[in-house]
Amino acid sequence: MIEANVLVIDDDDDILLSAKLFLKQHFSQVITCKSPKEINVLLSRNEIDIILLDMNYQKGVSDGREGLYWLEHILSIDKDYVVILMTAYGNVELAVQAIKKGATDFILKPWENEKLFATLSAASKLRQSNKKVKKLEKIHSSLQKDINRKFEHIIGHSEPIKQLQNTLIKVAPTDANVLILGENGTGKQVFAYELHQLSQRKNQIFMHVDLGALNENLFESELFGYAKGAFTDAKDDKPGRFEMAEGGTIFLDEIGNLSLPLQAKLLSVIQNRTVNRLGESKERKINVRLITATNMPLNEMVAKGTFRQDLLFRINTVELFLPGLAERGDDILLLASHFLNTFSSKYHKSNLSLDHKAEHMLLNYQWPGNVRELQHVIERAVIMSDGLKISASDLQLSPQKFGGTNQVVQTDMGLEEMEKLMVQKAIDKHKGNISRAANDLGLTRAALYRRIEKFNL
Ligand SMILES: Nc1ncnc2c1ncn2[C@@H]1O[C@H](COP(=O)(O)OP(=O)(O)OP(=O)(O)O)[C@@H](O)[C@H]1O
Repeated sequence: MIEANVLVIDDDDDILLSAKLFLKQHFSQVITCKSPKEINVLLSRNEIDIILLDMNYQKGVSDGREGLYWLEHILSIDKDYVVILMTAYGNVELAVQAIKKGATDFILKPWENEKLFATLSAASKLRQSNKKVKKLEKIHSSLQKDINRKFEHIIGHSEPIKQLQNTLIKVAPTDANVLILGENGTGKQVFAYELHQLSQRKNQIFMHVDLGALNENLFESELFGYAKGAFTDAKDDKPGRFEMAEGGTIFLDEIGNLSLPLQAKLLSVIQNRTVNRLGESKERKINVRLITATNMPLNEMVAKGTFRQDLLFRINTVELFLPGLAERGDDILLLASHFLNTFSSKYHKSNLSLDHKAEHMLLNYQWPGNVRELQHVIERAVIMSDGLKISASDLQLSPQKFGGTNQVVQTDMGLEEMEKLMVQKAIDKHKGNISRAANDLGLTRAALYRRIEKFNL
């Protein structure tokens, strides 16, 4: 039995019946229809591989023009359909014309069953290889998208970011598995890519897989691939993401979202460094660098039994913790100015800069959405700005998300009040430790004491 769905279109009931009786012995599905006008509906509802199309439908007409018209129509829906034309009037010129227009083959009526079978089985092979090429093109274009994606380089000079960069330099050339932890929008993807760029695999693929976006059913086929026939839709062999990343780096994002059964499957791949495609017993060796990331508290999850300890031990040979943006001091302004440049040029607004009040606001905001939120805030401000300066009110920051003092910052707050708030915030943060608070604010202890006195804190 050949795995192919055949659609036969002919206005003659006898032809349809005899075609169906014969073809269904050899092909997985045979659909017949009397009028080509039904083509659109039939093709949209069924996965058709081969179309056997009559050339003439009106009584007494035998010039084949109708067949040519419908052939063009079918190929305009999808140029990869395999169409075989049939006519009772053997006409070489018509056959040549049809082939020129994209028909795969031509058959004369009345047909010999062996000839019909041979033509259709050759056509089904062509269809299979067309489908394979299409699938490979899809894989290629999805990989190409990954390859061409623009990644930011890490921006930041704050102490925690400097330390992280030093760690990256040490860890990158090794093949150690790295787990990146941090809240949403802290730049886990940016760090993962930098790690790849600093490694010896930098000229190979960096494969990003968002595990949070894969449901239970897709997980295995997407990551490990499948063999033909593994499930109903598995018409061809397909390599998974691990195999596609061969020689390079695979970045499994949102690993904290994996269910326990999927954690077990992933663990076995990481332990054995082999994958089994679904529906296949053959073990395939893989050579990939593993980087994982999550914003979830994996240690707590281990304690609660929702994340496997053995998997955690496998993935966290080195652990990087990315601090929230609010912990990065002046990096906020560095990043803001970077985004300002990016969006100014994107929206054709030159020389935009932040005024002092706006800078103070950015430095005092809590940034629950971290760098991603800053990026959005600056983009919006660039779009809304009228002049050359971005003001505090252009930023549209939520007043509830300022400082740790429960004080609400108004967008029309004066510099003095803002300074008072920053001082209070630093003191609260360091639980009254003046040296540390002064250090954070970039002041000497004496200067900080003067302000405490001035603001009556
Ligand atoms: N240090 C940085 N330098 C430059 N750009 C950064 C930095 N950190 C983050 N970004 C930018 O901020 C945005 C969010 O970063 P990214 O997607 O890496 O965060 P994430 O931690 O992976 O987020 P999520 O957990 O939501 O997936 C991206 O556009 C990224 O380019």
